[in-house]
Amino acid sequence: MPDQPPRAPGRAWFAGVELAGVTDVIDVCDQPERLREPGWWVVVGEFDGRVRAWRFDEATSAPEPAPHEPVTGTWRSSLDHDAYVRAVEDVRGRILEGDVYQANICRVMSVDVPQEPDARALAHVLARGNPAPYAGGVQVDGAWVVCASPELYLRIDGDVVTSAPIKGTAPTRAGLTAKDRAENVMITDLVRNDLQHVCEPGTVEVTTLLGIEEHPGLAHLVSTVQGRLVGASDDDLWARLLDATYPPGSVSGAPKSSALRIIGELEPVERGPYCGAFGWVHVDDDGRTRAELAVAIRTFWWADGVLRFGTGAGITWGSDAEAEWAETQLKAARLVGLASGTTDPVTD
Ligand SMILES: C=C(O[C@@H]1C=C(C(=O)O)C=C[C@H]1O)C(=O)O
Repeated sequence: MPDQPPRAPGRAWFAGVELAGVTDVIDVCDQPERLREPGWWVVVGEFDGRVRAWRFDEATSAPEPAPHEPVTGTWRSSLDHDAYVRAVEDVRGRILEGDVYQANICRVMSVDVPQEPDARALAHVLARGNPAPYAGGVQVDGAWVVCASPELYLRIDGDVVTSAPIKGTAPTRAGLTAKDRAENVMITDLVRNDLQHVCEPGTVEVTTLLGIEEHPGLAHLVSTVQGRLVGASDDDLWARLLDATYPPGSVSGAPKSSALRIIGELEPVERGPYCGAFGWVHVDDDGRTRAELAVAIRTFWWADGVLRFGTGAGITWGSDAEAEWAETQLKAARLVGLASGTTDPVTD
């Protein structure tokens, strides 16, 4: 019998499909050509670090998960109320000086969970209590992520690339303001510019501007940008895509390079997979690629005995610091409540 390829335990799941049996792990920036090899890949990109992909050799329908063990410890925040409010005022000062015109400022919540939790069990609770279009998870050696993201970073279907930045958040659609619309337009323009670097000239268009989407407990403004890729089957596709668009504009700010510098100065801890990319890539035997990567917001990750969850908001000149803090609370409350067992997935 021929030798079987080495196969490690681990699994991932998206939209009812479960992937099992890791055969390869790659650093996408070092080996972008590997992500053109046929099969199912799962991508986890850290906002401030590596973008890695795991290849799986088996796709099945997801089995019923074990029950989720509610998290019992006390959640901490990398920026407390006062520190977050100071950071918002700091960004407004830099906007006044002309350094930047939007920066997304985030905080990381964390709680001690010494034993590695069952990611699939948490994902199941979130799927019931907070269904999300880009929900998924992965639990492999080197990555533990459960994502309930409403935001599309990149969809690839052959040579068509789509991104749908979210900017503008309120408890209900009636609460969305002119400030939210301005915030969204800035980032939509940035994403358009990012995609122009990898698309045929003249093909990038905004197919929806300022659409409204409702998710459990909040409403978002969502725009959609689409273009036709140059060299969609070339080996360097992912190198060019990441170079042009990573990290995602909506969770960085504009101009992106200034926003990233400011984020590095104001946020005390790294974001890890939060605000990075998370999703799947499928390459057919004939090389056609389909992929769906979320902006990894509304995302939990576990490492070294600590479960983390990130929450943040886009800061512009029109920001009110207390309202931005409240927005970060709103985005976290339901999901952290579900993980902690204080929000009932069925009735709340
Ligand atoms: C950073 C987050 O959200 C980002 C900021 C948003 C906003 O300011 O309205 C909306 C979606 C995200 O792009 C988060 O949810 O943690």
